[in-house]
Amino acid sequence: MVELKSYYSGEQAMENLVTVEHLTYKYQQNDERPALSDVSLNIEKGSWTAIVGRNGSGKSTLARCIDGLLDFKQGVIKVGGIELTNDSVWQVRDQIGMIFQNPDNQFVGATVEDDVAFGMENKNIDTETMHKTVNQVLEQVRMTEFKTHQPDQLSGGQKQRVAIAGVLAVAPDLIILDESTSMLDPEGRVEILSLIKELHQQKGLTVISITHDVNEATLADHVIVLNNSVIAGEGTPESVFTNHKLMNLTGLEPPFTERLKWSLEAKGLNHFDHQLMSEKGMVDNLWQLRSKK
Ligand SMILES: Nc1ncnc2c1ncn2[C@@H]1O[C@H](COP(=O)(O)OP(=O)(O)OP(=O)(O)O)[C@@H](O)[C@H]1O
Repeated sequence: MVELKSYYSGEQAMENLVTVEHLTYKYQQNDERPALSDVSLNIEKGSWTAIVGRNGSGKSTLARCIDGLLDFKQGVIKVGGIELTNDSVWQVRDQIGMIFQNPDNQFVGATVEDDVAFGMENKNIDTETMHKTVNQVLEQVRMTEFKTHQPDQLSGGQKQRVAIAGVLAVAPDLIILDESTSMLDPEGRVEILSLIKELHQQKGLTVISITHDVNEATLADHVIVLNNSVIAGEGTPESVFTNHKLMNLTGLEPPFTERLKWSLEAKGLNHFDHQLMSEKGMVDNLWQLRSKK
């Protein structure tokens, strides 16, 4: 594993919401290589962790194992201190809200409000509390005006907002976004990411986002890179995406500003900030260099 400055290196001990220890998973016993091989990681309470990696690196398998959707034989997963077993799977799943890739596959209700209420109906929550909660969460995702609409009348971004409202209605401790923005247009993507950011910052929701999009991963506090079923590196977005060795090893494409910085450095311009820069930071840096000429 590529050594990186760790997010966990601070002096203050943080509480872990999820711990994964030595998880190995094969879809078929006779598979030559496992989909996950000896994976260990911690997800701190209140953190946003992005899991990145190329196609087939094991990201979705990891999410499905944590949510108890795959029956693993090797390794230990604990969520909120509860070890995931056949007996505890519902207790574990109660703590987790999953948002998947295709917004169309997630609707079960005929209207937005029915859909949001669905998760609560399985929990014997009284009708009054249910109505109140539906209104609250639709307000949070700014979809109140669409309460009585049918899901097929909504845009992709709006559908994902409703899916998030459904998850919020059952108040999970952890939300897992499995490529949840990948089928959205750029506007829908921005809409969902800013909503997640707001929920993470204002409500302290713990977030795991599985993504191909490195720009999305730069929003996280911590990035875990999966490569060929193992963790190839982890750390802050800065330490991960400015690490040439790790990027080359895993074939991940760093954010645009980092790629631009590398190509300018290759041409002898070595005056850039070592930090991962925002597009604005890069523009400011280029202007400064130009004015020094
Ligand atoms: N249902 C399945 N049955 C058998 N093998 C599977 C199944 N789902 C995934 N795999 C295999 O497990 C490995 C990891 O797949 P996984 O979907 O976890 O990767 P991923 O990183 O999420 O990929 P992607 O970004 O393409 O979704 C791959 O080799 C894949 O072919």
